[in-house]
Amino acid sequence: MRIEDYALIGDMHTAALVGRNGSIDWLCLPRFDSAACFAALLDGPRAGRWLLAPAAALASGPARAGRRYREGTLILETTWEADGGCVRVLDFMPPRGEAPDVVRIVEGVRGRVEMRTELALRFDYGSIVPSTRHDGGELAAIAGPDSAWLDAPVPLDDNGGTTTASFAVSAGDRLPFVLTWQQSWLPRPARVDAFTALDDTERTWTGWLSGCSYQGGYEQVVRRSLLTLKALTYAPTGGLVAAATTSLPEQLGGDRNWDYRYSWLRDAAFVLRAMIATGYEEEARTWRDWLLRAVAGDPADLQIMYTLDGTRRIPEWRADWLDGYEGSRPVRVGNAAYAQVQLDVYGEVLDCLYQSREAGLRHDAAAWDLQCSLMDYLEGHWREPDHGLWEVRGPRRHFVHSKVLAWVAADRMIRTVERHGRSGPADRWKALREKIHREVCERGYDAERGTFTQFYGSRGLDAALLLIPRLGFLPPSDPRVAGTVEAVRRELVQDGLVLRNRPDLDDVDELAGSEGTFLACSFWLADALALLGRGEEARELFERLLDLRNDVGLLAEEYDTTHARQVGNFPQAYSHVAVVNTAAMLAC
Ligand SMILES: OC[C@H]1O[C@H](O[C@H]2O[C@H](CO)[C@@H](O)[C@H](O)[C@H]2O)[C@H](O)[C@@H](O)[C@@H]1O
Repeated sequence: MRIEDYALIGDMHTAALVGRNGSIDWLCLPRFDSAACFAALLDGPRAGRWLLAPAAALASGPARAGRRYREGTLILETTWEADGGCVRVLDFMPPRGEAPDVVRIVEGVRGRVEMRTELALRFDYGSIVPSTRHDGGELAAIAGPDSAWLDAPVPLDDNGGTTTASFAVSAGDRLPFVLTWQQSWLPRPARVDAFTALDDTERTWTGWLSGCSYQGGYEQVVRRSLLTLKALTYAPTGGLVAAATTSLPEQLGGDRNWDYRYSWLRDAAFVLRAMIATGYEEEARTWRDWLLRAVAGDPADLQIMYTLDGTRRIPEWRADWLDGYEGSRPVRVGNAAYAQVQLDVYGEVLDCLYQSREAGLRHDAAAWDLQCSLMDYLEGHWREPDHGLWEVRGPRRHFVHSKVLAWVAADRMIRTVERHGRSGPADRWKALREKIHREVCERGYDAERGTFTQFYGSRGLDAALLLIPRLGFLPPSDPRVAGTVEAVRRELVQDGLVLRNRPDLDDVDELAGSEGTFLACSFWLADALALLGRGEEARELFERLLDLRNDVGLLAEEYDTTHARQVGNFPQAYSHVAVVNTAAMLAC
């Protein structure tokens, strides 16, 4: 299955990917970053999955079905035209109660359709086949810390560790299947009524979406991306995963495969700015509180990413028993980037907190104290090299984007003093802001080529430089901005979409292979064009990017223009936040 053949369902604790063929191929329980009990996505059916589809569709190989989300929700409706009739399957995860549940309701629409289900629970990323017991329409599975139950309206069989059932659905039938997980030392959770859960789930998502204030011509697009971003948020803490998956490759068959089921301060800051812009203050408040808890302590210990509960250590290891998505090995769990130095995150965080004040969000004294201590730290360290926002696995450099974000940090602190009456050394920060600006313009700008560069003295470019006008470092009218946009278009655009950099130049990255075009950067090009007054070109690019979304409006991190396929982790918050921000910009 292609990455874009998947749809997302979730309960704001975790998420599952449902394929067009009716197979749930990815699910981590009980949390986004827990071990997967369905990992077929990264190997094949033997790594665990739950298939539910017309039997004829299975016999004739991967079949295509019509599908959509129920309006304003994360309830997936897949409609199959099959021999003898038509059947619809509703897939969703109800709001988390006692335990996580996956509900699949099979509805007969017309005629009579033979159906087949196959459930292979494989705990710990496909490595553990549990013991199972069947009792009529119920399966109980257990191994180590995990136990699960399938409550089915039809008799179940066991076929060598896979639970199966064949049954017929007639017009008007509604057959509910409920999979429930629990820690193995606890009793079975109370049974969930699938139809009540359907109503609750619908009410939860539509109620949340009714708070959306976006108006401007792309309502449906913005609403779907906001729902996706909300689905990537871990409700108990307010932390947000960068994506629902690990190790979907940046290059098909390559080794640039990373685990994104953690909270990056940068990504979350982008998301929160989009949430504020679309009326979601509560999300901003919750994330601000998550941030205050996660980074509390010495600002020197600030990390670029944390787990959803703020845990700092995220050791990286390889699940070598998995073949990887279309052979893209290794499958990584954890992310060694947590130990990197990326100085831009200070600017991201301070900008985000400034924007939330501008939006009228109340901050207590602790928030301002945190801002001041982050600024103090940055004041003493902005001149140091870092790994940059693309998290290069190579030597530290003086990345221009990181320095620009140091300027942003000082700028937003000054504005907070001036506009929000907080007390702080504004004159000192003004001198610092000026010093950073001067240095970036002297050392990060190549006057001969008329462009800012990736790092001081580099030959390469960086798509993140497209953010310069939006961040206010230079006005759009400055010729250096137009020069940089043109240089990016000349050197980083591939088939109309933007690469984040050229890792082969200047040996910026020690990894082998290449990657697809980076979707967030392509949206940033649209933003830059809009700011330069080239609205038509901006809109054209934006609409081309929207056409890359799959049939249910989802985007991965990257797009491989050679194979015309989405690549990288999926769905990716960075890409969806860019959809919202560019739509907002084009509405102005
Ligand atoms: O490809 C290099 C790096 O890729 C990942 O980082 C990217 O994803 C992050 C989360 O969305 C984003 O904040 C960052 O800007 C991106 O470059 C990966 O997590 C890194 O380990 C890897 O080095």
